[in-house]
Order: sequence, then C-alpha cells, then structure tokens
Amino acid sequence: MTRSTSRRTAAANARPAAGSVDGAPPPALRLTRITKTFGPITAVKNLSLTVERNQVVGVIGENGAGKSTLLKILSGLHEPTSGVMEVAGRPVQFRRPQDAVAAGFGVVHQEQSLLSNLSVAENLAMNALSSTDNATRFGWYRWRQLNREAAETLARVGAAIDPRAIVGDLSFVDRQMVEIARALRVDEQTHATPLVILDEPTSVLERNETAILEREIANLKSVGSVIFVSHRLDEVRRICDRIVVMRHGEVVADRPTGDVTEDDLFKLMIGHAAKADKRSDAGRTVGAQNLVEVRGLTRRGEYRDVSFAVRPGRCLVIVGALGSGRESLARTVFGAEPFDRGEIRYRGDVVSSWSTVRATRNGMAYVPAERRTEGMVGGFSSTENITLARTGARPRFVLNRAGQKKLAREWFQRLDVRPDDIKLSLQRFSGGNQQKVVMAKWLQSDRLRVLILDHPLRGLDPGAAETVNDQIRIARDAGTAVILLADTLEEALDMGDDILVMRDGDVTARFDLSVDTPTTLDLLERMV
Ligand SMILES: Nc1ncnc2c1ncn2[C@@H]1O[C@H](COP(=O)(O)OP(=O)(O)OP(=O)(O)O)[C@@H](O)[C@H]1O
Repeated sequence: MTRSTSRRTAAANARPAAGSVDGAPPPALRLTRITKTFGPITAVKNLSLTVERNQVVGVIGENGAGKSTLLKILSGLHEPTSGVMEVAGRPVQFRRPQDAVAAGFGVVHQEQSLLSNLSVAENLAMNALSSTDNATRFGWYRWRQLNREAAETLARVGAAIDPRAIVGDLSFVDRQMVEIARALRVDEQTHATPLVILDEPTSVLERNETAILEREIANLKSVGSVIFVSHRLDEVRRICDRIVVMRHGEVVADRPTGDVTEDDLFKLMIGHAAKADKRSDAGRTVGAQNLVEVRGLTRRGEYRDVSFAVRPGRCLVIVGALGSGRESLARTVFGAEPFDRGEIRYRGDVVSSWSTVRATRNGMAYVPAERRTEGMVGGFSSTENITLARTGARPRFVLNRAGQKKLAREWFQRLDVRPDDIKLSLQRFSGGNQQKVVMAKWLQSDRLRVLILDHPLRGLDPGAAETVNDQIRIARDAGTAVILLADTLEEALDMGDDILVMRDGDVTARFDLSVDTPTTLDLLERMV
C-alpha cells in the first residue's frame, strides 16, 4: 500500500459499507496479498484471507509463523508493507490502534496491555469512543456510570471482579478476563459490526473460564465475527467455523473445520505427525530423600494447610482452577511470596529466611507465567538472557564471550529457537520463542536441582511444546525435581508422577500415578 493510497483510505473512511452492489453483504474483512517485513525478516508474506460476517475463523501456526504480526496489522499497531485490507467492502488503512477500534475491531493481545495503575473500569473505558463521552462530564469521570458499565461488561464474561480494583493488584488470569471483556465491549462502543480478535486468550484460562469464553464467542457470532488464535487444536476445532493454517508467514491451508482432524492440523502446522506418548521411567535417576518438603503451609487468603514432598527425578503437578492458590504456593516455595504458618524444608533442613536469591543460589529455578515482566530482559540479546542466571561450577562471569555464545547456540538448537540468531535482542522474537529462551536460561544451569514451572507451555505451538516437555523430562531424568503448574489436565497426566489437586486454597486430592490412574474428569471433579 503506497503512502498516497493510504491517505485516500485513511481510517476515517473505515465506516462499513451498507451492502454490496448485488445485495449480498460483503465479507467483514478481506485481506489481499498482505506482506509485512522487518528489515530482512518477512513476518507475513502475500497473505490473503477472508472473514465472513457471523463467522469464527481460527488462525493457527507454529511459533514465529507470523500470527501475532498479522494481528498487530489488524489492530493498527503495524502498517503492512504492501497489500490491501478491506472492512465490509471498503479499503481501509489502520495507522493507529484507534483506527482499528473505529472500524469495530476489538483485540486481546497475547501479552497484556492493561494499565496497571488504573482501575478495571478505567481500563475498560479506555477503548471507548462514545461511552467515554457519556462517562465524562467536563473532563471528569462519572464514576458511578463508569463502574456500572464495567460491572455489566465483566458480568458478560462471567468474571466476578470489582470494577474499582486496581489492575496491578489483580492476578494474571483476572487481568486476562478484563482484557477479554474490553475486546468484547467493542460492539457497545462503536456502531460498526464488531470483529473481535482473540490472540491465544485461553492459554492461561482454566477449563471453567474457557467454557465461559466459548459461550461468549458463540454470542458474538450472532452480532459480528471473530478471529481466534490458539495453539490448542481441540479448542480451535470446537470453536471455529473455518481454520487457517500459517507457516513461515504464509497461509498454507484454509479449511472448513469439519474437513480437518486434530492430526491433520498438527501436520499442516509443523510438517510432521505428533509423536506418541513418551511416558517412561527408563534411565531415570530418582533420589530417595525428599528435596523439597512442605508441611502445613498456609498463606492467608491464598492457600491452607498444604503438605507435599518432591524427590529428585520426580515431577509433581499441581492442578487447580482460578483461585485455587497454586500460583501463590509455587511462588512461596521459590521464596517470592511469604507464608503465615507451616514450614518448608529444603534438602532436609527447615528454611527460615527463604528468599528468591537463596533459592536460586541453592539450585532452585522458577519460570513464571508472565515471561515479559518477570522472566526476561527484553532489550538484552538471547545470549545475555540465557547466561543471566548462570551460577554453579562455571558462573556467568567465568564464562568468556565465546563460552556464552557456545552455550546459547547449544540451547537454541536443543529448543529449536527461531530465528536461529543468538545476537538478536529478545524482544524481537515471537512470544513462543521468547518462552523457549526463558526456559533455556534455567535449564542450562549445571546446579539445577528444583525446577518450578508456572504454565511453561503457554504460547507454545504443539511441536514446540513437545520439544520443551522433552527438555523438562531430560532435566527430570537427570535428577532435577520438577514442580509443574500445568496448562491442561492432559499435560498434568502426561508429565506428572504425583498430582496434587487444589480448590479454593485447599488440597482436595492427591494421586500417585505409579499406582493411581485418574482421568481428566477425576481431576476436574475435585477442582471445581
Ligand atoms: N518487531 C519485530 N522486529 C523484527 N522481527 C520481528 C518483529 N516482530 C516479529 N518479528 C519476527 O517475525 C516472525 C513472526 O513473528 P510473530 O510474532 O508474528 O509469530 P507468531 O506466529 O505470533 O509466533 P508465536 O506463536 O511464537 O507468538 C518471527 O520470525 C519474529 O521473530
């Protein structure tokens, strides 16, 4: 798209056409040969795609396939290098996010974009066009109206969140619900037919929350259209009418959902079939002594009277829905949150003033769910990020530059990080590839004894998830104790030796998978 065309088709013209000449409504969105380059990198290449009205289109693709770039184009964050974009039959150009909102596009990005120092209601009103006018008077907020509107929107996504709460005080999952609520609100705020774009909205949601979202998407379909990006192939098949598969920035398949199986989708995305289940105990080093032991641990408002133990070479999976307290519990074990009662023993000794520094020095690693804010330094290269936590026999300052590069190269290969450029600053990698680098940072440590993983597969495509799980198994088999907060119950059953189920801060069940054979339903029943 040239500059002059862009001027003619500025977003002010983005108002939808009433209908096409032959009477049939034009598609909600048509993209024709869209390309986006970043210097030498072509993130999206000649992409053509149509979204009909009242249709849910799934977009899938392995990490780095170009999905987020496509969504950023649709949300006005990136301008395409070339190609044509039409909304309801009219050419448009989005130069700013407001242009996308004016055209009726509501977006939930993979990385959260809420302002943490503002309240939930203020964040929800931020997109607002007409409703901000109504909600302010002489530049002052009409708080009661703002909060009431926010409460109504939150109720639509089934979220029991106080509109007056400050976003920074909310849990990750609650913030995700606010993001989703904000995107869904676009139809209340604009007169355009909404197109809601969801970029992996369910990756940290539990099943009951996902079910709410699925219901909302079904509602939305009756008033507008939805583009749904997810790595969960079962979910994409359940929710979407059509599925578009991207590889290396291009569309490689565009099929009605009924025509493809999960296996077909996996093959189209990754280029090979899914591997069979690899649960095996052969070659494992399982220690006899408990490495981490927790007794009667309580943190008011989070969890109560929790006890468990993990030995070297074993994986404990903690499952639980929103509010189960498991995230807080994992952070406490790592020394990132305090506790009120009970004790933590590490290698047999009671830990008194436990802190993240002491935990890290003693071979504990914690991979947070929020990699952008907690797990990485975006402006640093991936080599620097990988060697940042290097302690042990050859700490970072002992490794020379060549040593650091060698280490980074080795881990890029092991985790198949793309692009294969260890010098590139980490913020330039796709979300899934950033996650792999954050994992590498901890997995490479030669003193790793305990690995605490909070949703490690979040944002990873199924092929990358397999690669990361393989590396977790390798660390476990070499004698690392793993504490895993799994994304899905299938993952819990696949990876766990022991499973702890939590509900509202209490442990409701424990399973030892060497003797017990719980199903996902058994777990779910104790979670909700
Ligand atoms: N701002 C940028 N500068 C340079 N390269 C970029 C930039 N944004 C994305 N890329 C590159 O473009 C390609 C596509 O990335 P994108 O984030 O769109 O992939 P994705 O399919 O969303 O991946 P994921 O599932 O891992 O989030 C990647 O190679 C990525 O490194």
